[in-house]
Amino acid sequence: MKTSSIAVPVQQRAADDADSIWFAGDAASQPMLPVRDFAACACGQNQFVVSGGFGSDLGTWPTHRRSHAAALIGHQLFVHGGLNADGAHLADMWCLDLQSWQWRQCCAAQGSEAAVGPSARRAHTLEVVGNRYLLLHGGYDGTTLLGDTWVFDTRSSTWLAVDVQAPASEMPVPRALHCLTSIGERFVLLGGKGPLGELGDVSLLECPAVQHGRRLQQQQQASQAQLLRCQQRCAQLDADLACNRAELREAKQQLQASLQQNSQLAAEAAASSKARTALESQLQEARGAAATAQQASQQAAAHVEALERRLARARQGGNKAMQAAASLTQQLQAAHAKGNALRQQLQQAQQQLQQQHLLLCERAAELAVVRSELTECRARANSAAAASSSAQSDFRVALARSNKLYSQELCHTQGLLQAARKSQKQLAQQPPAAVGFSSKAAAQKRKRQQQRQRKRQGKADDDEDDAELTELSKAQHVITVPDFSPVSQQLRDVFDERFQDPRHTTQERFLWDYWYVKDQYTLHRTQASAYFPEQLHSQLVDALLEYGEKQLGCRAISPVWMSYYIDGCGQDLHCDSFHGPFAYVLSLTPWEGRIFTGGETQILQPQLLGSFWQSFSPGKGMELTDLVTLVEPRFNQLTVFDPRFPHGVRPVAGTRDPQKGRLVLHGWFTEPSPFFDGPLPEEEALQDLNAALFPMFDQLQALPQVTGTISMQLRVSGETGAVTDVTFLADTLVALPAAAADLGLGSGLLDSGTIRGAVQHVIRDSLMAAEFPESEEGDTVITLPLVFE
Ligand SMILES: O=C(O)CCC(=O)C(=O)O
Ligand SMILES: [Fe+2]
Repeated sequence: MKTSSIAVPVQQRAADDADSIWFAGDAASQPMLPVRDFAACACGQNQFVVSGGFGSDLGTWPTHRRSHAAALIGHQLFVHGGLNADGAHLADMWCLDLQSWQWRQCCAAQGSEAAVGPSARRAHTLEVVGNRYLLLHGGYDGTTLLGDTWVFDTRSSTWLAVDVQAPASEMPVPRALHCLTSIGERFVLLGGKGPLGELGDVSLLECPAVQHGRRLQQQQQASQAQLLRCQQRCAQLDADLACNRAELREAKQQLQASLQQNSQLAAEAAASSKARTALESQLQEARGAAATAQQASQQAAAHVEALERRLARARQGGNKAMQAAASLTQQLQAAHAKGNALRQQLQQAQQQLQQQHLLLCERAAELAVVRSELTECRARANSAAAASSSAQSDFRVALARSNKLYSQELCHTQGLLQAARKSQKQLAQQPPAAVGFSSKAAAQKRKRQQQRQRKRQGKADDDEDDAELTELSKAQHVITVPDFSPVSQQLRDVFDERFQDPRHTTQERFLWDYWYVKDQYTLHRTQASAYFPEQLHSQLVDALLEYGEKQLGCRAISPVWMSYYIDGCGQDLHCDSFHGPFAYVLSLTPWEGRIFTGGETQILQPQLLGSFWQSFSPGKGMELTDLVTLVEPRFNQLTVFDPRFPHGVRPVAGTRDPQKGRLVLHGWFTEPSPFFDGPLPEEEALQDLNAALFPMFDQLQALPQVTGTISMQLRVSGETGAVTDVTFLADTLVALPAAAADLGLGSGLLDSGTIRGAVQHVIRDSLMAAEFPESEEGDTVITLPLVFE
C-alpha cells in the first residue's frame, strides 16, 4: 500500500486502533511531508512501517534515500541501498528496532576496506529467508543492470554472495524494479526492467541453502514446538518440582519432627537405659546384699550351730557342775557331820581328858599315898633297920608298878591330845576344789572301797615308812606344743590378705582396739571370732577344746583374742590366773624371718617365787634368763602356762608394719572337769571315780597344803575295769611356804620334790585303786584335773 504522506518517526507512538499509522511528533504540530519512492512494510496485523522516500528529511537517521529495499524480521526492519538526495547510489544496510525505535548500521558502508557485500544499487529486492536471512537480488547502479544474488545473515551482519547455478539459457537476465517473493522453499523472480526493456518472465529460484534453511526453520519450529513442549513439560516439571519441593519441605518438616521425636525418644531411651543401668546396679547391689545376707545368715546359722554345740557342752558341763555341786553339798554335809562327830569326839576326848586328868590326880593322890606308904615303909625299914630282904623287894616291885602306870597314862593322854589337835586341823582345812561325785547308790560301794583303801593305805604307810617320796613328774609351769594346728596357716593367710593393701579400707580391716595401760599393756587386740570366717574360727576353737579336754582336763576356753605387737608394744609382768587355770598363746608369727627384736613370752622362774634367798648364791651372778623363762612364739607353737606365775611380753622394736610384727592368738583354758574318752558311761564312771577320790582327799588333807592345778590321765582297762596307768600331764602345784615350813622344809616350791612327791603318790595310789565297770568295747582314757586353791 502506498500513501502520499508519511509520518516522520522523530518520536514514536503506539497505535491504539486498527487504522492508526506511524507518524512523527505531534500529528497536529508536525505536518505530513509528501514523499515518494519510500519503502513500507507491514509490522503487525494492523501496522506497517514506512521508511525513506524522496523529499523527506530524516535528520541523523540513515541518509535520505529512495528506491531502496527493505524487509522485516520480527521487530527489526532492515533497509538496504537506494538513491540519496544527491542522486548517488547507496550500498549500506541499516536496521530499525521497532521496539526501541533505534537505528543502527548493520555493516560497514560499501567502498570501505572492511566492506564485503553487494555493490551500491537501487530498485533491487530484499526477501526474508528463514526468519534470519535476507536474500538480495538485482537492481541498478546507475550504469548497469545487476543480476547478482546475496544473502545477509542478520545475526552475524555478514554478506555472502550466492553463486546461482543454471544452464545459460535458463539463467535470468540482470534486472531492476522487479519483484522477488518466496513460495514455500522456492523464490519466484518476476518481471522488472531488463537490458532490453520491460520483462515479463518468471524464473523459479531454488536455493539448497534456503531449502536447507527452511528445513532448519521447520526443524527450528519443530524444535521450538518441542522446546515449547519441553518448556511446558519443564513448567509441568517445575510445578511438579514445586509440588515435590513442597512435599519435600513437608517431608523435611516431618523428618525434622521425627528427628526431634527421635532425639526425644533417644533421650528417653538414654534416660531409660540409664535408669535401667541404675536399676541393674541396684539389682546387682540387692543381689550382692542378698548374697551377703545369705552368707551372713549361713554364717549366723553356723554360729548358732556352734553356739548350740557349745551350749550343749555347757549344759552338759552345767549338769555335771550341778551334780558336782550336789555331790559337794553332800560331801560338805558329810564333812559337817564328820566335823560334828569329830567335835563330839573332841568333847568326848576332852571329857576323857578331864576324866583322865581326874584319874591322874587320883593316881597322883594314890602315888602320894604310895609314896607316903613308901616313906612309912622306909621309916619302918629304917626303924626296923634290919627289915627282911623280902620287904625290900616288895618295895621295889611296888615302885616299878607305880612308875609304869604313870607313864602309860601319860602316853595315853598325849595320844588323845594329838588326835584332838588333828581333828581341829582337819576341820580348819577345806578339801581341795577338785571334782568328785557321789550318790547314795554309790555310798555303800564307796564304803567298801574306803575299807579296802584303808587296808591298802595301812600297807602303803608301812611301805612308805621306808620309801622316799620322789616326784612322779616334773613341775610344768610352761608347756610348749610345736605344730599345734593345721588351720594356723589359713588363719595367717586371712590376716595377711586383710593387710595386703595398706590402702584397703574394709570393715574387717578396722576391727582392732589399741589397748594401752600405762607401764603395763601396749598392743592391738581384737576378738578372733569377729575377725575370722566362722568355719575357720570353729576349727581353731575345736582344736583348742580338744587339747584342753585331753591334755589338761579343761572343758572350755575363754573367747580367743588376737593381738599384734609392733614397735613399742609389749606387756609388763602381770598375773591373770582369775581367767582360768591355764593360759595359752598360739603364735601366728613367722618367727624365723622376723625383723623385730623382743616379742618373747617371759615367765618368772619358779625358784624365784617363795624362797628367792633360799636359792640365792652371792658368788653366782644372775641374768634375765635366770630370772625369767623366755618362750619364743614360733609359728604354730602353742604355749601353755600357769598364769599365776608373773609373766609378760618382751617389748617389740624394729617394725611398725602389722604384717611384719608379732601376731598371737591367746586366751585361757577354763572349767576343769573330768573328761572321758572311751566307751565307759560317763555318769557311772564318775561315781566310781568319786569313790576313789573321796578317801584320797582325806589323805591329802593330812599333807602340807598345796596350791595349783595338776592334770592326769587314767587308763581304765575295758577287760578288768581296773586302772592300768596314771600319767601326770600338766602340773603347776606349789606347796605353800607356811606348809613347807611346817614340815621343816626351806623351799615352798614343788621342785624340792618332797611335798609334791607325797601329793602325787597319794593321788596315783588312790586312783590306781579305783574300780570301774568292765567294757567289751575297750579301754577308756580319763583326763582328770585337780585344782588346789
Ligand atoms: O602373748 C603372750 O605371750 C602373753 C599374753 C598374755 O599374757 C596376756 O594377754 O595376758
Ligand atoms: Fe597374761
